[in-house]
Amino acid sequence: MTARASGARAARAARTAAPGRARGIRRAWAADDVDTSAILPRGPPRALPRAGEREPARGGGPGRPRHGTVEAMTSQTSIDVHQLTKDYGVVRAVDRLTFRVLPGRVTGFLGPNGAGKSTTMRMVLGLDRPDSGTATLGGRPYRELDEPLRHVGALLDAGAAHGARTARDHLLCLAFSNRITAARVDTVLEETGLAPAAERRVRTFSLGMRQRLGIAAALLGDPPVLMLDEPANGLDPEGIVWIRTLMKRLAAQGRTVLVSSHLMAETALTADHLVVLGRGRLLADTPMETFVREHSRPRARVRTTEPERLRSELARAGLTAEPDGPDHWTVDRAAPDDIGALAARHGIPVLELAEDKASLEEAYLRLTADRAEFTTSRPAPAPGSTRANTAKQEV
Ligand SMILES: Nc1ncnc2c1ncn2[C@@H]1O[C@H](COP(=O)(O)OP(=O)(O)OP(=O)(O)O)[C@@H](O)[C@H]1O
Repeated sequence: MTARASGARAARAARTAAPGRARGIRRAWAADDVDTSAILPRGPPRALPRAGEREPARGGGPGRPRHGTVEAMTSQTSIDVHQLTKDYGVVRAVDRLTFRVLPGRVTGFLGPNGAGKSTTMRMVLGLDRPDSGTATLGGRPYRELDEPLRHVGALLDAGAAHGARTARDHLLCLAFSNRITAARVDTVLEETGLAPAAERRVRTFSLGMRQRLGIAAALLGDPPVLMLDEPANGLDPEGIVWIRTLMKRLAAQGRTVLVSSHLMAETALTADHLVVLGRGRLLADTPMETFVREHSRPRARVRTTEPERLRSELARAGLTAEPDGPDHWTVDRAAPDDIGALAARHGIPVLELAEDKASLEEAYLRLTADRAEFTTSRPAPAPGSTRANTAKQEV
């Protein structure tokens, strides 16, 4: 049987999804050389709870409490990595890594190329075996999860879909293997904007369309945990706004959202919390605001009618003012309060005075400057510079 025929057959069966057809679906998957032993459940598909609704635990699984406490929700849906270590030959990809990703917020997963982000995600998802340490979802290793798509939705490799299948068939196969209804497939196709392309073969998809399909697959089980590796990759501007809004909404619904990215400006707009790696080790696990504050210097921007006098008074106080546009000056290592008080003492008129907020990019580059394995010879950007490059290969 061709992959195309088997995919169509599995999808057709999934559409009608009667319990007695499970064996046929397994055979169709088996013909595609898909190892179904770990993922195919027993029994018929079930309707998913509506967003925000919680279902009771089943079959010893973590479940999602209808009236759970915050603590219960946290332990049931957190991602816990403890002393996780992975070597590839002589390369230590992940080095005694410990952190916890909590529900209700978007956690940005940052680090230079080769820092170990994907390896960590793969170990959480049971795709790689740690040499030591543990990675659990809601306290359980991924391999113990019954119907995993209902527990965790992951986007790791948008190119993983079978090229000969249509988008709908690809999702139907995934859905049926986790007892998810065909109606849910249509919902995620709509949600990701792929409904008009649902019957097209995946191999005809653009990069952005494949990315949307990967996100649709991650959303399929309406899971309480989402792990997305570079979700904005290939998306158009509308898509980038959409994925940003989606991640925030999923977190606001109480889900655990871990998103790796090299796009600092995008991460700054999306994430509430950051986990930062460097050479396999944890560099930071901290709220976004704290991270930026701790890894940047205070700066103030001032406009005055007497720039030379202000500059000499600042110099006398040990502060350096750099010109920053007509009549504007940026003062490093100073807060607006310091400059306002100094100007008032010397009777210097101040027309504008504000904190010059550091960017996530600046704070990140400062932290990881000597922890990046692969760097260009270009020096790190000066504070406040917009020349900092967020391209993946240059961070
Ligand atoms: N299958 C593999 N075999 C050998 N080495 C690997 C393998 N997978 C990852 N590595 C190595 O492990 C280290 C961590 O890689 P990983 O892909 O986890 O980093 P990353 O933070 O996701 O990087 P990027 O931002 O570039 O995607 C790198 O040195 C990489 O070369």
